[in-house]
Amino acid sequence: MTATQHETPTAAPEGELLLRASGLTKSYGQVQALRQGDLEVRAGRVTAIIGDNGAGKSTLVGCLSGMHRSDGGELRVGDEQVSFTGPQQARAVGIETVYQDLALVDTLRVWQNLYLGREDGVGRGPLRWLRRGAMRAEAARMVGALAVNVPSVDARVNGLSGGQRQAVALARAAGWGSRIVILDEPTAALGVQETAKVEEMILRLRSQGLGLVLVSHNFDQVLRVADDVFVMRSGRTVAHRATAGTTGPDLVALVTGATVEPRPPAPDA
Ligand SMILES: Nc1ncnc2c1ncn2[C@@H]1O[C@H](COP(=O)(O)OP(=O)(O)OP(=O)(O)O)[C@@H](O)[C@H]1O
Repeated sequence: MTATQHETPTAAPEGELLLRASGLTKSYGQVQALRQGDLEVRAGRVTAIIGDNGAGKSTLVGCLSGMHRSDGGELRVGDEQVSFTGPQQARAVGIETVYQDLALVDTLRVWQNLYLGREDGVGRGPLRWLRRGAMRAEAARMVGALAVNVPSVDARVNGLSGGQRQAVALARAAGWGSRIVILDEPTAALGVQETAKVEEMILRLRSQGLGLVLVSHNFDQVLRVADDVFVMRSGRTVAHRATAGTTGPDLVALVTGATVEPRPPAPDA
């Protein structure tokens, strides 16, 4: 694949297991941040990870994205057991992560941001300009395919709203043949309308067969967007539920470790 081509992977059948983490552990010095990190990611589904502050969510996704090297446990991507020592290794097996800082370069244009880190082979002289044209056109196609609401691929990122910036980061992560996209609190800083647009984009990627991982403190969002939810407490994955049939109070109870009180009978029952 050249730098200008955006590979469209063959979508895995919906529900196919793309990734399984079992019993991952990770310490930072004396702090054992992850004691039992379990997760499954499936094609065409959104998998949420919830938990209180410090529960170990970021550490778990850091192990999946190659940011952290786990100390123990097993990580399988497809049929392969993997062990990442850096983000490039995770990328090589199709795992991309959108961090809260988005890692965009404000002074560059949208299309240039979509190619960040992938401009090798751009060449010199006339060839360079030809390649730039092809890259820009491919970026426009990527943005169009995902209905990213940016004014133009030539817009500079510093002129975009928070939601548009998030959309560009998401489009970049979803391109390039990725199969799993991890989103760490993608709408934490966004207003209602921009949140809705980002959620639409997440659902569009889901319908294209990607496996999405959503770390979120927003339980309404989790119930709106996710198909499965994994709950973390004190470094452990303590529950896995389908969101269908699960309520907000159920999630609160799972996160806090409280039990859900049975609903009181209606007054005239
Ligand atoms: N670099 C680090 N050095 C030392 N301790 C850390 C480090 N990063 C995280 N921790 C600790 O590890 C534990 C898990 O943190 P982690 O960030 O994974 O939780 P989280 O669920 O993502 O929290 P939040 O929702 O607040 O982001 C916490 O006790 C945290 O203080």
